Amino acid sequence: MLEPADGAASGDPDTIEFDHMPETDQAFENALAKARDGERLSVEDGVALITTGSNVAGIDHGRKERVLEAADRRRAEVVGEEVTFVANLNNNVTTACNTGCLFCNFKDTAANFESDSAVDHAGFTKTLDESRETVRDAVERGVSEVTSVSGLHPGLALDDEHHEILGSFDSPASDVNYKPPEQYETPPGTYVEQMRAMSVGDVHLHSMTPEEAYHAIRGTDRRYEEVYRRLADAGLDSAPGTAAEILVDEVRDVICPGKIDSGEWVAAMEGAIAAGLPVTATMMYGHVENERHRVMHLDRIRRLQDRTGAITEFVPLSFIHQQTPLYERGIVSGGASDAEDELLIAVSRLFLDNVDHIQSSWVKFGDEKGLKLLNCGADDFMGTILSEEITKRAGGSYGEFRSLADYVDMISAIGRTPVERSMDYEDRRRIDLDADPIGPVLGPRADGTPLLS
Ligand SMILES: C[S@@+](CC[C@H](N)C(=O)[O-])C[C@H]1O[C@@H](n2cnc3c(N)ncnc32)[C@H](O)[C@@H]1O
Ligand SMILES: Nc1c(NC[C@H](O)[C@H](O)[C@H](O)CO)[nH]c(=O)[nH]c1=O
Ligand SMILES: N[C@@H](Cc1ccc(O)cc1)C(=O)O
Ligand code: SF4
Repeated sequence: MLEPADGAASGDPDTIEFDHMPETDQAFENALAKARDGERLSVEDGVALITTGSNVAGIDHGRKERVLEAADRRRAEVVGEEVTFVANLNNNVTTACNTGCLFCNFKDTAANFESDSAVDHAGFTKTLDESRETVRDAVERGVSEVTSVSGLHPGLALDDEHHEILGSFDSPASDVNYKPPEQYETPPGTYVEQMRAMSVGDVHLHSMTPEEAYHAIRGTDRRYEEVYRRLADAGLDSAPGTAAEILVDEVRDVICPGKIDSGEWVAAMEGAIAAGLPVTATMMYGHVENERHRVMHLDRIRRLQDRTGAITEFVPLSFIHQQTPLYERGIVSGGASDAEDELLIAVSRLFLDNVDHIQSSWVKFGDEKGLKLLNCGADDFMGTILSEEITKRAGGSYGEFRSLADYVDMISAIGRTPVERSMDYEDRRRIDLDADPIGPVLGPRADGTPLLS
């Protein structure tokens, strides 16, 4: 485990000592030539591109533009001029979590959710009925996908048998982070029940991150594949590759020491894939990590994709810092700069030669930068989501939903073709601009708040 060096806690991220550093012997021009020729990039090439050459201090803006241009050209070759998005709903079931990730303000201390707690808190747990109704309402409006990620509620287990196993430990709370659901004001149901509740009609259910899968397996010798199969039988259609953060353990040790390590993350993803589920992959960057960590992460994803081919899209999540322990404790002084965001998207496109789609996340970047990134290598503009907790609670201010009309306006404005997609990009619907309505009506209420909150 890597300890921040003296001084880190007082606010200087440069004092965290890492084994992996962003210097490379590879020359920027050589790496760029390889990228332009479509050759597979090495980690050293990736570092040379993302730093615009480690022999120059800071980012060289002329070089950066050449990297962005190469990535934009590669995007056009791989996927053409269509910009996709999904009509989806975020339905986070519970914010109760004890994992303590230092970048996260989505979570609420789980003890506050117990029936005998006197602490007032802003957290929530939705009942199975509430989840089902929220999804049903969205499906009736034309949403095709529900994305559901939650805190690791100590009262959550895979199914009744898992409850029994967890309850039989001598000290369930400290041994396996378990407390009986009856102890909580609103019991969260089991994971299997949650999947059944959210699986309304034909809706595509995108849920169970590797970290949640670990929670659903804790205290047992079950395999990830078995657990994902059981969830798939209950209605799960694909898994989100969040919880990835940075897949280098010396970084995880600093920002999320309570989380599974990078090897376990890959094992959980392989389990989901073996169970027949498509997956996404993410990276959360712009905190304590350096450029080499970012490229090492891309390398991990590229190797997983070489083995499986199951990753539908890569989703860079730029760290939202304002209301997080990392920022409040002075461990970081902010998030990624615009130039870093652009280079991250571009190098993802060039390095991940086996992943077709790179997402520009409007909720993290905002519309203006989100659109710019569609000209730096990205080709997907996320989803309508209709409700957002993770970014909002961390201090992000880019809103909670996009209507189809907003999407059409923005994508047309940059001269690209708006296409509504399914999670796996197999179903695509080019928007007919003359149709009325152009698709599901998912706008805000009259007072500007999201339809679903
Ligand atoms: C909030 S967790 C919910 C699911 C589950 N608890 C887990 O960790 O997998 C989902 C993801 O949100 C992202 N996230 C959390 N806080 C963030 C922040 N401040 N800025 C950007 N992304 C964040 C992280 O990548 C995290 O893995
Ligand atoms: N980037 C973010 C996403 N992306 C999820 C997409 O909507 C995704 O493409 C879909 O779920 C799979 O089809 N979602 C968020 O809530 N926040 C993000 O920052
Ligand atoms: N919900 C995650 C993002 C996410 C969800 C599902 C995905 O497949 C990818 C990304 C966030 O807001 O940070
Ligand atoms: S990122 Fe997930 S596991 Fe970590 S504290 Fe937040 S909700 Fe809990």
